[in-house]
Amino acid sequence: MFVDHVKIYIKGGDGGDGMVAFRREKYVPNGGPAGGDGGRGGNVIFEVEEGLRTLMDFRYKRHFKANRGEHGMSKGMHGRGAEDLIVKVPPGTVVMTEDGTILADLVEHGQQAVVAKGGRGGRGNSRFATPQNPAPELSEKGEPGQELDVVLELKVLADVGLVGFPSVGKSTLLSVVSAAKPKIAEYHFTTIVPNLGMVQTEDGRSFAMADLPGLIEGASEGVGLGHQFLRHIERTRVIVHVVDMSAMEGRDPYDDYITINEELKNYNLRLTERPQLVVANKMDMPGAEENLEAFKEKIGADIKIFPISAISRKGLSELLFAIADLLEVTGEFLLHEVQEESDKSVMYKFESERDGFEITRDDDGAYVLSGSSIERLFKMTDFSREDTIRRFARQLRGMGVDEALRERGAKDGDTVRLLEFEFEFIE
Ligand SMILES: Nc1nc2c(ncn2[C@@H]2O[C@H](COP(=O)(O)OP(=O)(O)OP(=O)(O)O)[C@@H](O)[C@H]2O)c(=O)[nH]1
Repeated sequence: MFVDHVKIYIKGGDGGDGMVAFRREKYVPNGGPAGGDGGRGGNVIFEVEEGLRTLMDFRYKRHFKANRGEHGMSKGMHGRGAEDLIVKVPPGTVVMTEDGTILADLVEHGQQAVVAKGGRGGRGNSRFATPQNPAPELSEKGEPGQELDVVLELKVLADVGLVGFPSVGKSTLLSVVSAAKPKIAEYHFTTIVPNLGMVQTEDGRSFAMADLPGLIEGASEGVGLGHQFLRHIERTRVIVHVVDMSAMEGRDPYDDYITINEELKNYNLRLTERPQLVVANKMDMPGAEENLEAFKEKIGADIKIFPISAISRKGLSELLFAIADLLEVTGEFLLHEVQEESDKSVMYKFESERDGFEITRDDDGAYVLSGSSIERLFKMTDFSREDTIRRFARQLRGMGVDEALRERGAKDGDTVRLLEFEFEFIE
């Protein structure tokens, strides 16, 4: 099995900031608080799109950020939440963290997983009014959206398998039509390694094509390495049969064609039902035209042949269009087999970690606070206002930060750092 593999960065939208505002006139606090809440940031959601076959698009676009929520407004108006960002992925995509934890295993058309949550909106000052403080100059900034690097992995059945005698030009063809070479994994045989390429047609369709090294006569009886190769052909949806029209070294294209088809049939009768396209390669060689005519006569008029020259890149777009068309009408019979094999249950989990905090020391003796909850709190605090700063201090105390600092030996006047912020410790 082949694995297409790509690393991307995703970020949920930040929440909109809450607003500090007062009824009636500005700067007259006794009018009562009227600042609205910020809207929620958009989530980044992965969704299965059955028309997609590869992760090719992610090679060009690797950053996905959802929009932030609108800020809260005066007169108690809340900011609007941002729309979710939907990222389409092909069926069979596994979303993982960099250390391999599975966040989502996306199989069926339309299946969705929220992988980076948007932040909630910050609360406006109307939410902080109390009898003691009826006109607070206090609001929250929006919660930052979750951000993370994720690895997308797609177990690819090659959509297309190239067959043909050795040296007919299979690897040349693959190399001129394919853009990206995915990593090949979980391959059980070290002696032969199939080449896999991602192909994109001019009209934007894409598929995975495998070149399976030379099929030799007798392969179906286990001669040479053919057997291993035939197992892979079984897992492709369409077979592209490459025939060498130069007829060098006394070879006859029609005999070659018959021999290969016999081998496929002997290995597994089902392979004869697999849709097959016939490609006449090396049409740039002297004599190729005549050989093609003779070939056409023997093979019969109802089999369509695509004459190409892989080396001089002739006839390739017609061929790729025809392959893409054929794939569209060919069923997904193989995907099911593969899913059974990889019997992982289809679940996703992504818990935002609400951890504690950590205290370390910098070289200059300053105490450094870190941890996602505390950093989140910091980012939601508007440090231009007294009330919010006081609230931040209260929250830290509530989390046990003061006590922990004291235990670590912090004294009056010591420096405490949190992200880019520095403050003085007061006992
Ligand atoms: N003239 C001409 N030569 C070609 C063309 N395509 C491939 N060749 C040559 O044919 C030879 C064999 O090509 P490969 O692509 O290695 O053939 P293959 O089918 O992958 O061979 P195996 O790996 O042995 O199965 C190379 O020397 C290529 O340069 C073509 O369109 N025209």
